[in-house]
Amino acid sequence: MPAYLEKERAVAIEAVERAARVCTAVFQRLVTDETLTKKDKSPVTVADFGAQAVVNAILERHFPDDPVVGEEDSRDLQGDGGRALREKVVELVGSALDRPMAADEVLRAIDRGQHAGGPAGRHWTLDPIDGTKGFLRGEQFAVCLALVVDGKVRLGVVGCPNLPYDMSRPAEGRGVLAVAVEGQGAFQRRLGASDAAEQRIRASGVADPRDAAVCESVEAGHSSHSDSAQIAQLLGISKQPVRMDSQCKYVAVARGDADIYLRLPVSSSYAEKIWDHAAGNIIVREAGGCVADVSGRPLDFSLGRTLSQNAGVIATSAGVFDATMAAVQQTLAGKAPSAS
Ligand SMILES: Nc1ncnc2c1ncn2[C@@H]1O[C@H](COP(=O)(O)O)[C@@H](OP(=O)(O)O)[C@H]1O
Ligand SMILES: [Mg+2]
Repeated sequence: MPAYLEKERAVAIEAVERAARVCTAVFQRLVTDETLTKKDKSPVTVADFGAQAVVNAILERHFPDDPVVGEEDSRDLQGDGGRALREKVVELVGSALDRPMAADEVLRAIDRGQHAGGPAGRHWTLDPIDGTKGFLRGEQFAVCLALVVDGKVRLGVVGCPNLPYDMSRPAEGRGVLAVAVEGQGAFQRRLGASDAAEQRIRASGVADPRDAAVCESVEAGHSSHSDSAQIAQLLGISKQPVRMDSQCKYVAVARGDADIYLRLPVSSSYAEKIWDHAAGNIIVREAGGCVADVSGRPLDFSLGRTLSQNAGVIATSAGVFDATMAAVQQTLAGKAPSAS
């Protein structure tokens, strides 16, 4: 008998592999010193649309009845105004899928991502480029795909093209794909190697919070750096936090590169998006770690496109979870984040 979600797991890996290739190809062709100094977002836009079209087309071929909650829609690619961008995306998708796709097919594939999500049945959730800022800087970004069944994340795949496969041996190359299915553990394999062997990954066994390594967003607008400094101080942590973009942070906790991922709300009006957390969440949990929001509640993926009942995210290895939550609560107590 096939294992639970065996076909979904294989298809999701293939989709993330191909989308990651799209992103890397765009980076090599379009991200130049000029685009960086002009703060030109077009490379990330082309790669975002291309990667979403590729993943959605692959999902549709294998699971035509499954809807997708994706970050992008095709509005910016339509009409005369969208022609230049559309042509680039169509060319990119054709080469990624090894078959030409007509422009209207590409737009339709992108718009398969417009599902509302919710508690019933199956849906996929996709962030074609998570960590767009990191992508443009040539640093960390991730292609993230997860399957939600009856409101719970059951499968997650995170492709990290720029993450060293082994942090202690960075010279051995970059590119990690992390994958987890509910009840089956978490694994990593080399991104871009079709016959890659899988290796089980586990969160660290650190028990004394003073020995823990913290990771957090590069962007202070996504997670409060000052609150995390206070939490680290309460925990007696002297090491500086590692800052990286994207769900690579969940992968870092899942394989013990870091022990604590803090995402501390900057504004009370921001609702986290399900595609920014679904895949990373199951990978950490299946690696033996813990994930909750800043109040200690589990992340609730059953409420639509956002985590509307959660604030922030705390992901840790199991041995430091309680101490981390206590320090988070002490730091945030009596401190209302601004609504701006
Ligand atoms: N005010 C905010 N608070 C928290 N997350 C935010 C935010 N504004 C944007 N984000 C999300 O933060 C994600 C990146 O997270 P990180 O800082 O961990 O790299 C972005 O994903 P994209 O890069 O896909 O747009 C975006 O969805
Ligand atoms: Mg994102």
